[in-house]
Amino acid sequence: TSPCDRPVPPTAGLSHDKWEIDPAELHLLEELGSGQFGVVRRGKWRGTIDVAVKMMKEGTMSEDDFIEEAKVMTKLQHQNLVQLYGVCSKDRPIYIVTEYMRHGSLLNYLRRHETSLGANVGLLLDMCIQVCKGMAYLERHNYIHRDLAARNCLVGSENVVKVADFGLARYVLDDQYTSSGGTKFPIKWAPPEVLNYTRFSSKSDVWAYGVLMWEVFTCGKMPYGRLKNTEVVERVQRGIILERPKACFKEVYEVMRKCWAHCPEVRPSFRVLKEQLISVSQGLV
Ligand SMILES: CN1CCN(C(=O)c2ccc(Nc3nc(-c4cccc(NC(=O)c5ccc(C(C)(C)C)cc5)c4)cn4ccnc34)cc2)CC1
Repeated sequence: TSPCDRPVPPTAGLSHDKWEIDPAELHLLEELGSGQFGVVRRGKWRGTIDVAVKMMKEGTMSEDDFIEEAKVMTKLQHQNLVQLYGVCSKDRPIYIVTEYMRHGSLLNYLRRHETSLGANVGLLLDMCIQVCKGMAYLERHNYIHRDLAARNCLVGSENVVKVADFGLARYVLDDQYTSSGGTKFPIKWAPPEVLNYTRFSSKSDVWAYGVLMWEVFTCGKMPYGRLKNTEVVERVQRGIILERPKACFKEVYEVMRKCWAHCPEVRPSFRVLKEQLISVSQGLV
């Protein structure tokens, strides 16, 4: 069969170094938005494959360290992880090329579809389970996300939800984002050991996952409302946790609460969380 007929595995044959993409083979299309790093655009790779291209604003990330890590990231492959296809690192700005997710961030999707989603707790639970499967895969590979939240998950066709930007937080140079005292640090998704010692682990990802579940079952509300970061830190230190969302029935809230155990060892693993959520969803039928 001609090469065009073969299904193209996501990262095979991208170029000499598997993770290096030739920019000449990328055709950039409309802007999807801009994030911490600069502009993100939709694109076509080799004329056919839909991709998202993050164009990294100079000075926003430690590029050489990231390019080294990209070799590892391209090997992380799971149906609930946004696949990193590779990078264009020969010129500046560098491009990060991933699979394209047509419905954008989970947070915006929840807010845009609040009415229909609010009535469909089965679908909300299914979205949480999909994120949990992606995170259980990262946990199995001893890979810590460091900024799991609904804003960093993406939605594709047929309500597919995938975890994005795993591990990327390590390469952000803006210390307003990286230090827990900074204005851009994701305080509301951080457990006590991260607030006090910046001690990240898969169990700190589990705490963030509990907050993501709360975001899903409130269809995208801001955790702790308009409380200032200092007030949130004070509450978390005192063991005050987020209230049960109206759309969330008791068994699901019990799972969320376990993610917010003060002591990381007491929190369940993503592997255990996945089993618990799947059995709750089977109880729904
Ligand atoms: C009908 N609706 C119309 C409006 N809409 C869109 O415009 C829309 C459609 C698709 C979109 N898809 C993607 N959008 C993005 C995207 C867009 C803007 C910003 C970002 N995020 C970032 O740039 C970013 C995220 C996290 C981080 C740290 C390191 C802090 C964790 C740093 C930077 C991503 C990335 N993608 C990767 C795969 N698919 C996408 C994004 C938006 C959604 C559909």
